[in-house]
Amino acid sequence: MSADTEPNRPSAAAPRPDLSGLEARPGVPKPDPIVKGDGIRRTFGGLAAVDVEHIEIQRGVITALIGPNGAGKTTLFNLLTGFDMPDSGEWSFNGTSLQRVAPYKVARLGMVRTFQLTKVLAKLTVIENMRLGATGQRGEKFWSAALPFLWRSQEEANTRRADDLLARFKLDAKREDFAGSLSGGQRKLLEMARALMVDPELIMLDEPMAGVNPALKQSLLGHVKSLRDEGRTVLFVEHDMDMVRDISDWVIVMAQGQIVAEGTPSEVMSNPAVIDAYLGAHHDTDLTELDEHEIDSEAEAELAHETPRKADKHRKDVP
Ligand SMILES: Nc1ncnc2c1ncn2[C@@H]1O[C@H](COP(=O)(O)OP(=O)(O)OP(=O)(O)O)[C@@H](O)[C@H]1O
Repeated sequence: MSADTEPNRPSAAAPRPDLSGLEARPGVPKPDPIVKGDGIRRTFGGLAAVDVEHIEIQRGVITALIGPNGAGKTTLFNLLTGFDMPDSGEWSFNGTSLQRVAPYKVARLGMVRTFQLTKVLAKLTVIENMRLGATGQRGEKFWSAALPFLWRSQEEANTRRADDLLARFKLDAKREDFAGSLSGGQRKLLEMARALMVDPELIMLDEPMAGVNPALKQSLLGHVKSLRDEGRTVLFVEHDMDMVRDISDWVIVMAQGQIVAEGTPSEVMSNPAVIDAYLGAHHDTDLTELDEHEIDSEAEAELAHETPRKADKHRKDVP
């Protein structure tokens, strides 16, 4: 990360910003936003995949971005990190506008993302994947490429950093293994470790729990919390509501491209707009306690010969 962005990261000892007093409404301003966006719109044919009026991501906390399938979460990630271009809209990271900024430059500024389907390179070893995390995202500077003593010392520093991160993520024993031989959960860990090669201020995780076996889930949760504890900002997309409840300080809910709710996990989970967004859309994930509650009460209403409303809709969607 460049020296000019370093002072923006709260120190690990700094108290975590308390968001519990914030008004729980879409687009609500945050006390110290690291990302701010306005009028971000991306259409595919006639479909508005993303249509976000205003968004702010608070620095130094864990924010979850949730919503039913097709809500636009990954498309918003792609736009913010330069992997896709919007029809319109503007956004900034630490006050720097990111319009038309290439992904590796976004990463160099301190904002890095992982992918829903991990992009580890199966035919490279774990340590080679880690080294790529440093070069691929930063881009190469002409002089350091041309002068061997510069790139050699850079390479040694990268390898030291990679080894430290592999030890932290308990992947050091796999250092020389092909990444293709890792389990789904280990690949997620490798992707997270690789993203840290550029020492980002903001790390964006797209479905970190997908395909991870239960034994690794707890350790993954611990790693995500540790990112916040060392002063980084985390934004993650996730369908696993246990994870959302467990580690998020703030939750943003999208449906049909728009932000439909925001709040603390407990505020959001009891928000009728959120229940509607989930029950009114295709649903291929585990039911949350929230949904089960709703369905139970609708079933009771049905048994009492009342009109079954959302329960019917839901049954069509959940096999
Ligand atoms: N490259 C594309 N071409 C056409 N349509 C697209 C493209 N990418 C996304 N979409 C559409 O945009 C909408 C939003 O998709 P997106 O993947 O962002 O949703 P999501 O909230 O991340 O969903 P999920 O939780 O299933 O990953 C969907 O209707 C999707 O089909």
